[in-house]
Amino acid sequence: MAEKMQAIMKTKPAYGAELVEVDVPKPGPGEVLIKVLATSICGTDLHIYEWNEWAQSRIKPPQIMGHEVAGEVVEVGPGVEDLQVGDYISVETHIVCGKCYACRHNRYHVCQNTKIFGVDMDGVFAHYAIVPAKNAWKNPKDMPPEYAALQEPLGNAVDTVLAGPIAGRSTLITGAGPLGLLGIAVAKASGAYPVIVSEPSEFRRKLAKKVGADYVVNPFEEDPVKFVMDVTDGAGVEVFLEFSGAPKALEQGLKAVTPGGRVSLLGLFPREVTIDFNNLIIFKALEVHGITGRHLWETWYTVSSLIQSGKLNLDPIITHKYKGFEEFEEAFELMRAGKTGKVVFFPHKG
Ligand SMILES: NC(=O)c1ccc[n+]([C@@H]2O[C@H](COP(=O)([O-])OP(=O)(O)OC[C@H]3O[C@@H](n4cnc5c(N)ncnc54)[C@H](O)[C@@H]3O)[C@@H](O)[C@H]2O)c1
Ligand SMILES: C[C@@H](O)[C@H](N)C(=O)O
Ligand SMILES: [Zn+2]
Ligand SMILES: [Zn+2]
Repeated sequence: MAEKMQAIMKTKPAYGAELVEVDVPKPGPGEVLIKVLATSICGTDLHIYEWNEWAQSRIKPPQIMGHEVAGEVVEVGPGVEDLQVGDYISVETHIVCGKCYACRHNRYHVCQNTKIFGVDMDGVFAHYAIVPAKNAWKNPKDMPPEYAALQEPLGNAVDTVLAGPIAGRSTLITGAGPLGLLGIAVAKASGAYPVIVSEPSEFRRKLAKKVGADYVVNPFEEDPVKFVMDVTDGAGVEVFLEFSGAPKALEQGLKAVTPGGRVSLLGLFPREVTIDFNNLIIFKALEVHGITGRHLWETWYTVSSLIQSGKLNLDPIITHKYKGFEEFEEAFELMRAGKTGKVVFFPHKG
């Protein structure tokens, strides 16, 4: 096996990243080394690349970026019993303590001591990567690596869409970024109808249609609340799924959802949000869910099965594929400009 590898590394506490050559790491106790077959860019990677306030407070350069991955185990560290060389895995990024109050109630997704793979330690934008064995998820051999790498963000989308009944329910999705697009795919595969998507970017509205949205609306040009009321004969939607992190979208969605309906919130707002709780939530008797991470490990079973069912329309979401990492700066800039769905790297060119 090679002794040296390429990696996209956050080398300095400043904008950007560098493609560097480093030693292929050795797995320690409880770890495995994987050959990275496919790895995709997450919005969190963009924040690290941009070196925003959150990244400055959390990331300690030098560090290899990336956390959405499919890879093959090529070396097993001491004490690892459940994985073997040749296993085909993806990674749950939330490394939980197993000991806190939340973990002891099987609420691992809200473990208060969570460390994030690729955020709090080296990640997977590299030819090879170290993975904590307890966070590995074994994939069926025939799952395409680009789908397998998407399972982690798909888990966010699955927990949002499937937080309540969805089959046959009218649904509003606000935001058709990579996460919202995955949400549309999950909602359609699960039988939601009609799926209405509010998204200001024309490029992303077109992607939303390709993924299967029944209606799209530009909230900067048309009132999405009126649009929803027109489509639903004045009833409002049964389900409102927030994937944008835009305060205005939250308010519009709460107005567009029918009294007694369901609201699941994944988008993270840039600041505190003011909402008319009395009229938009309490008197409407809404069921409101905050969504974070993935349920361990139930969500992974659901995601894997949905992919294997063949019903998830993922291909239109993967808009950019790169062999190798040489063009990583172009990839990051395109994604920053909102000109992509998911961007996937295949590090090994052969
Ligand atoms: N809770 C969690 O565990 C978790 C996990 C991953 C991501 N997130 C959050 O989910 C959100 C979506 O992630 P992403 O990577 O797709 O982000 P993104 O920024 O790429 O997508 C957001 C989309 O919302 C659109 N938008 C902006 N204003 C809007 C408005 N007023 N109405 C409708 N749409 C609007 C944007 O054009 C964009 O396409 C982000 O806020 C992200 O931080 C949360
Ligand atoms: C790591 C972060 O970007 C990831 N999407 C999560 O679920 O938390
Ligand atoms: Zn992520
Ligand atoms: Zn815990």
